[in-house]
Amino acid sequence: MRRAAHRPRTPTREKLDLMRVSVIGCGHLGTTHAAAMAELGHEVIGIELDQEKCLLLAAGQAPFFEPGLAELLARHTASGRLRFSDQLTDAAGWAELHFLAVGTPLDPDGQGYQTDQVVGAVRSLVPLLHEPCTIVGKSTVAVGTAERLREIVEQLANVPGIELVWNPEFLREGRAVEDTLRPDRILVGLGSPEARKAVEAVYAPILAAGGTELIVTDPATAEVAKSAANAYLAAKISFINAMAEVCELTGADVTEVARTLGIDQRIGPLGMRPGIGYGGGCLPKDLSAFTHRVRELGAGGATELLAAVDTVNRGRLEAAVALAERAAGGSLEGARIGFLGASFKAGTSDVRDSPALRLADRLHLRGAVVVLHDPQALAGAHRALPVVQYRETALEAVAGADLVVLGTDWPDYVTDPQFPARAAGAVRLPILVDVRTAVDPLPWLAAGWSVWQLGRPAQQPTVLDPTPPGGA
Ligand SMILES: NC(=O)C1=CN([C@@H]2O[C@H](COP(=O)(O)OP(=O)(O)OC[C@H]3O[C@@H](n4cnc5c(N)ncnc54)[C@H](O)[C@@H]3O)[C@@H](O)[C@H]2O)C=CC1
Ligand SMILES: O=C(O)[C@H]1O[C@H](OP(=O)(O)OP(=O)(O)OC[C@H]2O[C@@H](n3ccc(=O)[nH]c3=O)[C@H](O)[C@@H]2O)[C@H](O)[C@@H](O)[C@@H]1O
Repeated sequence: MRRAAHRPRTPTREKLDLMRVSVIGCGHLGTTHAAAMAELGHEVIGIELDQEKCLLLAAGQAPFFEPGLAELLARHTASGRLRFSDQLTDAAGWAELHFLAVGTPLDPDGQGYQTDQVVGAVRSLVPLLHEPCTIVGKSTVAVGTAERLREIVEQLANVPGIELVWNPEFLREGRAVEDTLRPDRILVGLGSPEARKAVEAVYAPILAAGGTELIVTDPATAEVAKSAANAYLAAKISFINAMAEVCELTGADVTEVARTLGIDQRIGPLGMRPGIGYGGGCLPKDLSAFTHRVRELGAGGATELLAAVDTVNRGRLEAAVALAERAAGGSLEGARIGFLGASFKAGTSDVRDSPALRLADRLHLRGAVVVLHDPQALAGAHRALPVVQYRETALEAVAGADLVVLGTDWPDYVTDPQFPARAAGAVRLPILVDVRTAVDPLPWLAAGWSVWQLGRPAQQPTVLDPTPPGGA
């Protein structure tokens, strides 16, 4: 259970100190955080350098799909409690607390983080500050970064009392609003009672609602804990995917293996769905950067463990291509593939490091004609992978297909009870390749499909026995 059933839906705002806060960097994390801080009652300014994004935000519109976010943005920009600017000076003299939510992409060599956005934001902000305040880093960074930034703050500060703390974020895309307003835990690495007071004040409405643990520690522990959390999530996925490989070689069923493991409370069922492997803007880059950092530190065991997690993950793409080839009878050359899903997972329009898009590209390179649909990510997918075809509806994408590949586990494809029969009526051949191991095969088999899933034996359509009971 993520939280107690008695928990109120909206954190209470009564008798709590409300604050003036800024959020510097309004991407997926920063936009959600800014809107959520306004929802808690704070006065908020979001600072975003990208002018196009900033204009959209200032008009109360979300630049990406995230459930519940558009409503919060519209409500709080209209009320005036939330505004956006591309000028850091608008935040510097006004806010009592500054969240840093800028990006930490991988270095071009693909290993450690680029720190220019976090370093740049601190270098720009601190000289503009003339009152004591707290800078709260939320971006995911390598251990040691907060200490380095604290030294920069010390060098550049014009006034005493500018605190820097690290407060890593654990939200999941697709549930970002809920995870920000009602998180399991708030982790903060800090070094002074003043900083602790500021963090407790800004999160007071969440803490007062109950069900969220505040973990106060030192900055290095906070940084390692965040990296470790994402590494563990990645490891859990790679573990079950490694078992899927074993299942494929033995005729066993990985979904039953996962169910059996998940019932054990020491393991738990969440975050262990087998499939094509983890993608997105965070797990792949954070695992890569953490592996680089632990190697640099000389932690041999950790380096080997994390490298193995990555190796298993990379292998899933090939496993998915091989499954599609087997389902197509050996070759994909010239096959028309209706491809369902482009985002890195359901519930988001984010296509960063999307396993679905990588697979679509790979199938295209094998000579297939790939026709893709996604409920929210069509525009981003088209920009990222212009070589395949796109359709506005799932039925248009699968029309005339020799093979349908389920690339992302959107409910539109997985839980709509009418979809298997409708799609069967549109395709040339009813062959489903589910690389997310997401669908319940039964309704698909009943609608005439053969179902191919990673880590499970292929299943052929249900054929009704024409022989009457007791007959010849
Ligand atoms: N996306 C997610 O779900 C989560 C992200 N994180 C971490 O949060 C950080 C941000 O992630 P995303 O929001 O996904 O990245 P993003 O790349 O979508 O957003 C970063 C934004 O910061 C802006 N920016 C850069 N420097 C700036 C400056 N000096 N002033 C104002 N704006 C500036 C960029 O234009 C960009 O819009 C990363 O470290 C990431 O690992 C952590 C947990 C969840
Ligand atoms: O640091 C971050 O940015 C965030 O990264 C992940 O969040 P997110 O990237 O939104 O996505 P997840 O739900 O963890 O999924 C990541 C990938 O793993 C895949 N996945 C997830 C779960 C699962 O059981 N199996 C599986 O293959 C998803 O399809 C997706 O491609 C973490 O779950 C968050 O706690 C963290 O804050």
